[in-house]
Amino acid sequence: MIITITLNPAVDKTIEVDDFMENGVNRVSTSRLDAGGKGINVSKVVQVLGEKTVAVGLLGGSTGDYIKNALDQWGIENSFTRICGDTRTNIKVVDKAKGFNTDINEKGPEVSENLINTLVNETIAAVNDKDILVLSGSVPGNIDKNIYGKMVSLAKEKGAITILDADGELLKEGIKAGPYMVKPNIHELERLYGTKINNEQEAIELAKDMFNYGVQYIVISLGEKGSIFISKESTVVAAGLKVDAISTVGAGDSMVAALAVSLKRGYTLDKRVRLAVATSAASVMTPGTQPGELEIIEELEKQVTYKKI
Ligand SMILES: Nc1ncnc2c1ncn2[C@@H]1O[C@H](COP(=O)(O)OP(=O)(O)OP(=O)(O)O)[C@@H](O)[C@H]1O
Ligand SMILES: O=P(O)(O)OC[C@@]1(O)O[C@H](CO)[C@@H](O)[C@@H]1O
Repeated sequence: MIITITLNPAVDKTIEVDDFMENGVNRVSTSRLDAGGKGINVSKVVQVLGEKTVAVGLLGGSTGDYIKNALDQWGIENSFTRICGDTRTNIKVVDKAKGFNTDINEKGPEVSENLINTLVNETIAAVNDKDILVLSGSVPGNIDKNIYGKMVSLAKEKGAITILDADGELLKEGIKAGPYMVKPNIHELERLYGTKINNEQEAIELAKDMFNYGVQYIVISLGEKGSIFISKESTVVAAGLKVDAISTVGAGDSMVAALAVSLKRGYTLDKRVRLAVATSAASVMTPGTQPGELEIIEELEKQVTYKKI
């Protein structure tokens, strides 16, 4: 089972404007709502790829109900703890003329430490050595930044594989617990090491520091430019696929989903790279955080090119 944790989910409101004007009135051409948050997006894509998933986390208010209903309608198994505050709404502005995607993310409600501890304990109690636990996204502002680190350590004790996709302190603290796989984008990697990264080689050298903490596999995503897959045995640099981009939001989550599915199925490096690149590219061809279509993913897999360095 691929278990995703989303401690700070979001209803994503994607608004499309023809040519965004700062300091002026902008008219929205289309708008849509998606049940989102990184872990939830991962579950959505895992389901499209045909693997079993359960989405776990915190939900509250009518926005929380919206997400719960969406998951139920899609037939995604879910187990969310109800909280008092309202699950946040995040705005995603798609500027068609400039091809820009701008995220405006709310902080989200705070939650009690007791509630988080119960959720962590219940989740870990249900995990076994066949499971993959995906920890991704931000967490309520009052929660200890070592929450992912703690969950990684506990899940590892139960023999589960862990994948971490986070930013800032959450990523820094999480890495210290040695998750099996980490998927930073290039900006997250720069923030992690507090330095500007000028080229692929610099990114690879920096990322390899994570091996010192027990991380086995690092995937650095570079947006439309592609991605780098690093293990102790090999480094693969994959080119981004040329596709018609509609919304890039959730591309990283789609990549994480494909990586989780590949691990679950024991795919070869070649298949792993192809599936990750194709699944993430297919997701940018859809609006909002709607997953890509399986037939398109299969078609795109054939177009993936990469070099081993
Ligand atoms: N415009 C694009 N065209 C083709 N592929 C893309 C494009 N943008 C992203 N991708 C694919 O998606 C992968 C992940 O993208 P990105 O690096 O933007 O992740 P991210 O920043 O974690 O995204 P998010 O946080 O929105 O989920 C890239 O490595 C690439 O394979
Ligand atoms: O604020 P966070 O938790 O870092 O990111 C949340 C978010 O931007 O991530 C997803 C896309 O990856 C969206 O569904 C959601 O709005």
